[in-house]
This record gives sequence, structure tokens and C-alpha cells, in this order.
Amino acid sequence: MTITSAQAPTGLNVHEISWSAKGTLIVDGIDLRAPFGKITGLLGPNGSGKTTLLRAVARLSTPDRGVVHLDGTDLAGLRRRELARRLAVVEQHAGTDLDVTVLDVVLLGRTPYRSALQSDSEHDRALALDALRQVRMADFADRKWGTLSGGEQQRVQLARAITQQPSLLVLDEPTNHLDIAHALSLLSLVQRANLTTLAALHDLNLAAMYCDHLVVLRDGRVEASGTAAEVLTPELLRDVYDVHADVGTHPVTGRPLLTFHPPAGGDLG
Ligand SMILES: Nc1ncnc2c1ncn2[C@@H]1O[C@H](COP(=O)(O)OP(=O)(O)OP(=O)(O)O)[C@@H](O)[C@H]1O
Repeated sequence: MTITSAQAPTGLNVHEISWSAKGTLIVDGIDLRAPFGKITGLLGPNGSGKTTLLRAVARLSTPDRGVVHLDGTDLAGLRRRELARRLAVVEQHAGTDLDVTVLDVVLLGRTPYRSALQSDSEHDRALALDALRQVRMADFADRKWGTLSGGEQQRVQLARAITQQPSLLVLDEPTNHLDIAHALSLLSLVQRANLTTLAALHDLNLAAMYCDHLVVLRDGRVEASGTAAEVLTPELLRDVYDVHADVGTHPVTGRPLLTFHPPAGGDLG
């Protein structure tokens, strides 16, 4: 199929999304754009609303108001199955308690493409095994899911998301259990995937290295957005995170490189 300009992916447009719990506004009128083929990083301190926003964007929760368009389509108008073909989510605490293998978990990514009675095709298995190879988990295909470490589970969940062949990847702290080598490898893989990606990240140096665009939340609102160089300034880090940092330049990427100072008195304040 030839992609005409009318069908070309444009990315994610989030407009005026709000979500509240028991009358308390948690996410308040968020606007953001995540362009196709790029990683957009969602930053902000604990409790600033990142997970809440990601869940509303991915329709895992229903926002009080606002609209989310993916490649020009309003996600609120899609049925579950169509939504699952368009977007894949890797949540912070991914999981299943079922007694299943790693390959079974990855094959869940093919569910939106088959009927309830259909079993996995050779094509499905090939996609799943290829995704496991990409996250360096091919040797674990027959292992029981419950026996994996946190980082291994996180990589398998990314493989499941890749197998889903979405246009949009929504990642909530995708590197939080990963050692530095696997964190770099996972973000490089996401970068090469050429999808629209919206990822909540805590590691600001990794965000600076891999994200083309950053959006910083504070108290459920957008505090700043722009390139890493525009956003990750000592002033913003002090105002939003209450930390002191020097901002240099990464010798390889040319992006900002942050060096943090210990807090005065050394406590966690
Ligand atoms: N269902 C809920 N009921 C009440 N409060 C909620 C609910 N869901 C989230 N919150 C609150 O909303 C705020 C934002 O939570 P959220 O998980 O979105 O933050 P976050 O930026 O992802 O944080 P973290 O970096 O710690 O993962 C928090 O103060 C949280 O306690």
C-alpha cells in the first residue's frame, strides 16, 4: 500500500486534557504535541501527573474533558480493538499473575489482530520472537513470566508493545528497572522504531540524550516544553525539582549533560 500525504502519520495531539479524582483536579488542561518518528519525554517530579496524563492519553482512563488525536483520528471514537491496533502502552507495573511463558506474554500483542477463537499464526510467532530478539530476551521465550526479574519483565513488555505494531508507543518509566546498558539499549531501540513515542522519564540525562522534545509537568500542568537545551536549565531544575545542577554539554550527542549537587545538609528534605 502506498502512503499518500493524506494518510501520512502526523503524531499525537493532546488538547486540554483534564482528569480529576474525587473532585480533585490531578491533570489540568494539558496541551502537548508528540510528532511522528520522535520520542517526546514527559518529565516532572513525583506526583506531578505524568502517569495520570499517560493513562488518559491512552484511554486507560476517561478524561473529564479534552481530546486526543493520533494521526488525525480522535481516539475517543475508536473501539477497544481498533485502539489496540493503533497504540501500545507499557505501564510502570506491568503484569500478569497468570502462569504463562514469556512468549505467551509477547503474543498478547497480537490479540487485536485476531478473533477470540483464532490461535497464534506463524506470522504472529515470528513477530513475537523478533521483538524478543530486539530487546535481547530471545533466550527467555520459554521461561515462566513470573520468574523474571523486574528489568527482564520490563524488556518483555516492550517486546509485547512492539509486537502490537502500533503507531503510538506510550511508555511509563520504561527504564526504571533497567541497568544502564539495558536502559541505553532500550531507548536506542525505541528511537530506531520510527513511531510516535510519549515516554515518562525520571532520568533527566537519558531524557536529554534520547528525547527530541520534552514536556515538564508540575502540579498537573505544563510548566515548560521544548528541546532538551531549552527546557533543562539550572533555573527550571531548581524551580521544579528543587535541585541544584550544572548543565554542560554531552561530548558525543551535543545535548545537555546535567551534574547534580548534593542537597544542603545531605537529607532528602
Ligand atoms: N485515583 C486517584 N485518587 C486520588 N489521587 C490520585 C489518584 N490517581 C493519582 N492520584 C494523585 O495524583 C497525583 C499524580 O499522580 P501520578 O501517578 O500521575 O504522578 P506521577 O507524576 O506519575 O508520579 P511518579 O513520578 O511518582 O510516578 C499524585 O499526587 C497521586 O497521589
